Amino acid sequence: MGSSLSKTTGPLKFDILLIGLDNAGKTSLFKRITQPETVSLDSDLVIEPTIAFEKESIQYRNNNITLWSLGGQNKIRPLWRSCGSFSSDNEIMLTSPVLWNAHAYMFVVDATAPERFAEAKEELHRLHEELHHRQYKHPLLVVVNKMDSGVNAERLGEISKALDVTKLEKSGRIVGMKGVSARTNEGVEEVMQWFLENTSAADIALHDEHRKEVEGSRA
Ligand SMILES: Nc1nc2c(ncn2[C@@H]2O[C@H](COP(=O)(O)OP(=O)(O)OP(=O)(O)O)[C@@H](O)[C@H]2O)c(=O)[nH]1
Ligand SMILES: [Mg+2]
Repeated sequence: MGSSLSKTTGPLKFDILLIGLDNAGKTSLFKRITQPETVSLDSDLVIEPTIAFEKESIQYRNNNITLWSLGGQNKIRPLWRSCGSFSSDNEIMLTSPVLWNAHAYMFVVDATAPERFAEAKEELHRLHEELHHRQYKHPLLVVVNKMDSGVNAERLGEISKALDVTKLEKSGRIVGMKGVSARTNEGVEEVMQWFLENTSAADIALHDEHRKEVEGSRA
C-alpha cells in the first residue's frame, strides 16, 4: 500500500468500523487493509461469512488505526447493538455496544447487488439516525465495493441516489462516497486517505471522553 500521499495532521489513534450487509465485502476490505502482503491482488478472496467480528490494529502512515469488521448477516445484525461479550472464539469483552465504539464508519455496499440497495439504504440510514444523537458527527464513508465487476462512475451516481446519500450530507455529517475493489485494490488507498483527512484529534478526544462518561455511569 505504498503511496506518495502525505498526511496533513499529527499522528492519530482511532477506530474505524466496517459495517454493511452480508456479502458486501467487508472482510475482504478489512484483510486488504490490515494484511495487504498476505492477500494477492486479483485473487479470488475465499472468505467465510463473519460470525461475530474481526478486529486488528495497524500503523498507517504513522497513525494507529484499529479496524473492526462486523458480520452483516441478518441474524447477526442484532449483535451490532448488543452489550457485553460475543459468545464466540473472540475473547474481547465489549463493555458497550460495538456499534458505538468507533470514531469513524465505513458502510460497505455491494455494487453488483442492486436488488439489495433498498435493504442497504435502510441499514445505512438507521446507523446515521442513531449516530445523530452522539456527541459529535462521526465521519461516515459509503464504500461501494466490487467496482472491478464492470461498474462505472455513472453507476456510482445511481447507487448514491438509491441509497439517498444526499440526505445524509444535508444533515451536516461528514459524508463521503467512494468506489473500490477489494479484489484489485482499486480505491483502497483513497479510502484510508479520506479517513485521515476527515478525522480530527479534537473529535477523537471528544468521543473518548464521552465514552468514558458512559462507561463510568454504568460501572
Ligand atoms: N468481484 C469482487 N468480489 C468481491 C470483492 N470483495 C469481496 N468479494 C467477494 O464477495 C464475497 C463476500 O465477501 P466478504 O468479504 O466475505 O463479505 P462480508 O461483507 O464480510 O460478508 P459478511 O461477513 O457475511 O457480512 C466473497 O465471495 C468475496 O470473494 C471485490 O472487490 N470484487
Ligand atoms: Mg465478513
